[in-house]
Amino acid sequence: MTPTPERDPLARERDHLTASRAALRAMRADVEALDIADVTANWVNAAVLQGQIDDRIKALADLAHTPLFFGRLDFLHAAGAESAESPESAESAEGGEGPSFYIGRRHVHDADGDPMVIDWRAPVSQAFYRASKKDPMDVALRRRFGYTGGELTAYEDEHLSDPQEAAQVSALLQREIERPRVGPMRDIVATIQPEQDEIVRSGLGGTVCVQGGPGTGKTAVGLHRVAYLLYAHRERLARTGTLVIGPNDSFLHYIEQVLPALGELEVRQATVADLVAHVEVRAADDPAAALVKGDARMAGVLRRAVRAQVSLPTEPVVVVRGSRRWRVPAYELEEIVRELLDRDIRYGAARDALPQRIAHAVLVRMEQAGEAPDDRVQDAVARNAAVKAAVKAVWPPVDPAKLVLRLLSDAEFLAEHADGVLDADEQKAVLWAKPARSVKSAKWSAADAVLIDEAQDLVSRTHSLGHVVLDEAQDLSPMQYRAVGRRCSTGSATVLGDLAQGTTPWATRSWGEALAHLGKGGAVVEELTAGFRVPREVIAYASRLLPDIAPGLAAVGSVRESPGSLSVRRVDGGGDVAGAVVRACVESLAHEGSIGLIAADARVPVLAEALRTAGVPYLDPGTETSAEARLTLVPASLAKGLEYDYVVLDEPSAVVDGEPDERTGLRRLYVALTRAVSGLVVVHGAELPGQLAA
Ligand SMILES: Nc1ncnc2c1ncn2[C@@H]1O[C@H](COP(=O)(O)OP(=O)(O)OP(=O)(O)O)[C@@H](O)[C@H]1O
Repeated sequence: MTPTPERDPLARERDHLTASRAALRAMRADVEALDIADVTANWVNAAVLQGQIDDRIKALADLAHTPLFFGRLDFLHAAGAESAESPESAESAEGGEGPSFYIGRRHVHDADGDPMVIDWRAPVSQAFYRASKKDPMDVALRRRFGYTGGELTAYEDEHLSDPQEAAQVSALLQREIERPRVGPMRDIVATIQPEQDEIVRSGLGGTVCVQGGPGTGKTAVGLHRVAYLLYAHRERLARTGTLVIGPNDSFLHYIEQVLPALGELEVRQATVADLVAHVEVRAADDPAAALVKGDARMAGVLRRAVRAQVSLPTEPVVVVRGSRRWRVPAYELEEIVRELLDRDIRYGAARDALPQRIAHAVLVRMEQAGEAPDDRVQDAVARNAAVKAAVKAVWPPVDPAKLVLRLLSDAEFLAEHADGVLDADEQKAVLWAKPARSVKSAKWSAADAVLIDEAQDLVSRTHSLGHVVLDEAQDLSPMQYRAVGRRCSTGSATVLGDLAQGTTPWATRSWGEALAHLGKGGAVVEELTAGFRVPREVIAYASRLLPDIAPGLAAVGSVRESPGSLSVRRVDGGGDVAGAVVRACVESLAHEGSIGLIAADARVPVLAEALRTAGVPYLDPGTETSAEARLTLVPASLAKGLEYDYVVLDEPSAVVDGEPDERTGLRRLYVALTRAVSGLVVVHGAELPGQLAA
């Protein structure tokens, strides 16, 4: 029997979608109709309020291709609604006692204020992600919705409390992952998996570190965790701020739409280089220098160098007030200075405190002489020229960039502070071949900027944010971890990475060490092992490298079979490799979605020329793909964190040879091999690295 429209569940769900969209439009219209003329006394308040209203209007937009809800939960009992926002108003479940909720990207309510869609981050939504046959969490029915171009076209049911029904793999999840990629990274709210949800919803108080192989959803989880924390602790985080740190600008560009799509517009994104941009970086270190400059021992050298700017007083301070002279002897000044040095406060804070301490010593003498000076006298004494001169001599201001410049230019100065910490070779490695004359003209490297940041923090405390997400963390040096740690010293962090993908000379060996440098030694390390991006055949091929690049790590699984997703093509006897690569790209372009041509950095010009000659248009990484331009030519050094529906990998051995050592080369290759969602074609003329040769 064909169901009548009102009995057809799909039609009913569509009705709810239509009604929810109408309710959202009404919510937006309400905000648009707000007249702030009567409630604000001045134009500054009015401008601030209007800004907030504009943001709210933006957040209430109904985006045609972003479904308003993607799931539904029917609870067995009314008690299941305890934590819902407005349980008594929720619809009743089909055939069940308990209420029913629609789960979506944002909260939508009707004219009476009753919820039509519940935010995915609300406590009641948790069961949508976590409930299982083993632990149904009082859920009678979990329904997932499928959309085609904004239209609700399918649904998939799980009766979690029905022992007869077998657990099943979601076809909608599979479809969602394989949906062709055009444009930037998408959110995964509709399909967050239970082990991912545990990380997403872990509390604001603790730092979480996630080790996960390629495509296990680390980036997605980190971004969704920020969205969750902003929901659960909105006021606090609005005050303290949140930050997402990624490896480079093209990566940040790739992920920048995820949080706005979830309604979060205020999260800052930056690279570590952006955070420490105290000077213009114009040079690259050789690996030996970079290794020492990134070593945590440099923090000790800098600390010594900064503190060494303090000299113990040898002269008394004499303050003249009216007809009287007050003298604080050198030995007493020395005591004050030593006491400040012993206290664990910043160099600059101690410097600010010193005039008051000296003034206090003067006041004690005044009192002893029978005077009754008040606070104003103490302030006046602290500003006295003799006191100022003494402070300048004993505790001079420190310019962090100038201090680092001197350390890197002046062998004697470096030795004075590095002896016993760095050996002679290490000191030689960090010294500039040609001493720099000024901060402006110096050829600063990225690692130097981090040293300046450390020195800056020794002088005055770096502002800490409420929460920091650090992606591709495995590539940071200890000094970079410290720089990030300063920015969440009173907040928490989400640290995401894969030890097998570390490609810097200082790449992280263990998360315990990394977290200690970050200042979050007690953080838990979670592991994600299910791979969502890479098909099984491809991840198995790439995992042949694991014993050489990260012996302790288990291979990532794959939630998708996709037979035929891997093809390895050999071009014989000096044949035209670039030509074969272009052909593979053209073949891949016959599919829908994005195509990445990944090659050793040194081979990029040759391949660019071959593509141009063949009339195949291509983009640079960081440029958004569109329906017209879907092929990106990606230097292997920029491939990390990115993904494409189809990948053509040029000449694996050249990718390996492009790195200073074999292990780093193989790690770079592992990254390149794990960027494909639907298919990988490897094209080679040279021998493949042994691990990949059949
Ligand atoms: N639960 C999920 N549902 C649907 N798609 C998912 C899910 N988890 C991850 N994905 C998708 O899998 C792909 C890989 O995710 P992501 O980039 O976050 O992985 P990663 O662990 O950061 O990878 P890499 O180590 O390569 O940087 C993305 O397209 C992401 O949207």
